Amino acid sequence: MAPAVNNKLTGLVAATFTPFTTQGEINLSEIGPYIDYLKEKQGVNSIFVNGTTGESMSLSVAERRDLAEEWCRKAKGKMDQVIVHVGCMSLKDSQELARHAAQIGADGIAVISPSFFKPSTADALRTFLHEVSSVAPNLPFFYYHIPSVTGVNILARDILEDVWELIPSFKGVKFSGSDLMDFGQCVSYCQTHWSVLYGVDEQLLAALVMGADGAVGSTYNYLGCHASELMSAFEKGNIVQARTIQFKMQELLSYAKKLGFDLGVNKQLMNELSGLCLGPPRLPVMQCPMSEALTIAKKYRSLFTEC
Ligand SMILES: CC(=O)N[C@H](C=O)[C@@H](O)[C@H](O)[C@H](O)CO
Ligand SMILES: CC(=O)C(=O)O
Repeated sequence: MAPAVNNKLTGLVAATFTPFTTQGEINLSEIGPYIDYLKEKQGVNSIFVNGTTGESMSLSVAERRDLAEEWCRKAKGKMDQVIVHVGCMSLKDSQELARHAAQIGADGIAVISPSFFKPSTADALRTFLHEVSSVAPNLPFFYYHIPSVTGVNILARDILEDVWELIPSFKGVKFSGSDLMDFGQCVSYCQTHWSVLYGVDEQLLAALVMGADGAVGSTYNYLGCHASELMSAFEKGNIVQARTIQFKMQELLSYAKKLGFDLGVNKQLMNELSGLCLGPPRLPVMQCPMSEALTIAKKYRSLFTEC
């Protein structure tokens, strides 16, 4: 992998699904083909592994280590950057995974807020993040903000206050919230070498207008090349074209949401569209019936042509 120093993360980042066997064990053998698919078919050059889409909170620490290692190994020479999400409910587990990420040559780590015992103040969360980062001080560090999932409604901007003093390796925020005021405040506060990455795929264009450096999301697994077109249309000032693509993404997701879009559906849709064998999700996420994924895949094919 390219050296992470001064290597600002921009553009599109796919948040990967975790491949499981039909028996529900992690399936490392599918990672190589998955990376090739993302690169060759979707034009995606960076990945965010063991995150929400990767069902990290349903995995054991040992499984997360094995997965992270395989993602890094197979991405070598193919992906620009591999960001490993290491957040856990337990500080000790997060630190173990952060140390491990440094050993295996990850390009960066991201940490989500604990969500069983929730931090009650920005300072509590900042201290937790600091404690994780301090065991891997040379690894670019990203705060992963996803209040709809964690239930932690602390403004991301409050986490950033003088954060370089607390976390010298701080490199940015993965912002998966829809509060565009908080997002804008993060962008305007951020240093130029940091990355502010947006994570609500259905409103990416709004975040680009607000100054996002890139995007991390689950739908870029199968909408990667279209989202790249959206981003380049935006960069060229062609807002009408960017909007047309965004509206199609919205149409697909609103259709899917009416049918009960969740991680199980999302994963089955990816299986159907990519031909990869990523298996079922792990409980408590339920496997979606094939017919539902097929209905959504049909909608996808009616909206998007192959790249
Ligand atoms: C809650 C959740 O999983 N958010 C993802 C990223 O953070 C997104 O990529 C969504 O899956 C996507 O925007 C579809 O709603
Ligand atoms: C969507 C995203 O960024 C994640 O799966 O963590």
